[in-house]
Amino acid sequence: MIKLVLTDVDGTLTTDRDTYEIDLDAIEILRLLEKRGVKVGLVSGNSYPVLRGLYTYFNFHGGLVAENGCVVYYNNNMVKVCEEIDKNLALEFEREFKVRNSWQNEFKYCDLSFTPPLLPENMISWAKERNLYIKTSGYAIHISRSLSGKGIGVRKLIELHGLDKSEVLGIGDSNTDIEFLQEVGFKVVVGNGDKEVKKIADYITFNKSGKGVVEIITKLLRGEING
Ligand SMILES: O=C(O)COP(=O)(O)O
Ligand SMILES: [Mg+2]
Repeated sequence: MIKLVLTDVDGTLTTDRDTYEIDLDAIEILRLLEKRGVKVGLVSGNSYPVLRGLYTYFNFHGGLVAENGCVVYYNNNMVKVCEEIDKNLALEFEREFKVRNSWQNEFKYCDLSFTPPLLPENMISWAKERNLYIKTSGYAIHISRSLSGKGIGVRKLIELHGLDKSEVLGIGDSNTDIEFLQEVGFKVVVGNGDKEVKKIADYITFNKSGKGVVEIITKLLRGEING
């Protein structure tokens, strides 16, 4: 039985993959799910302060994973599970590829992000040479020292809940969600998600982003998903 639903934010809880506009129907149905006893948590590449704010005001209780797996928060405890990144790397990356530092980098410890979200081969080789994780979420390019991405934080959060992965349903949209979804029992990808992450999905929604969340949570509430 599913006891925890973890959801990505950008591209998943938004109305589409090219906007920051939160889909309010998705938030409403996730709140209803919590009323029925299933906790909801956030798993994202965003910084801890941004996610903690969203989490508080969404009124979710399943905890959160920030910075693509590096920061975990549950029940008033915040833990960093990755090695900190040297912020000079941001300057080097910015100069080398003429990208823009995210305004959130100032508030980050382990994972740095840059725009535009395009990831050419030479960036991948740059990261490989330095043994760094590099991926694009469709919103930003992310670099960190943790090669396991969102997976390490998700594993920790599930452990803090004392749950088995079979009791967790995860929803995502991009290739940065591959490591996340590998850690949960039931993997959902929204209809407009990346091709590669769709390959590991147990369920691909017919609808895009937030309306895809509404679709899968409706099924869960109806008892149509057996984790
Ligand atoms: O931080 C990003 O680039 C995207 O965030 P996400 O992990 O919630 O999609
Ligand atoms: Mg996303």
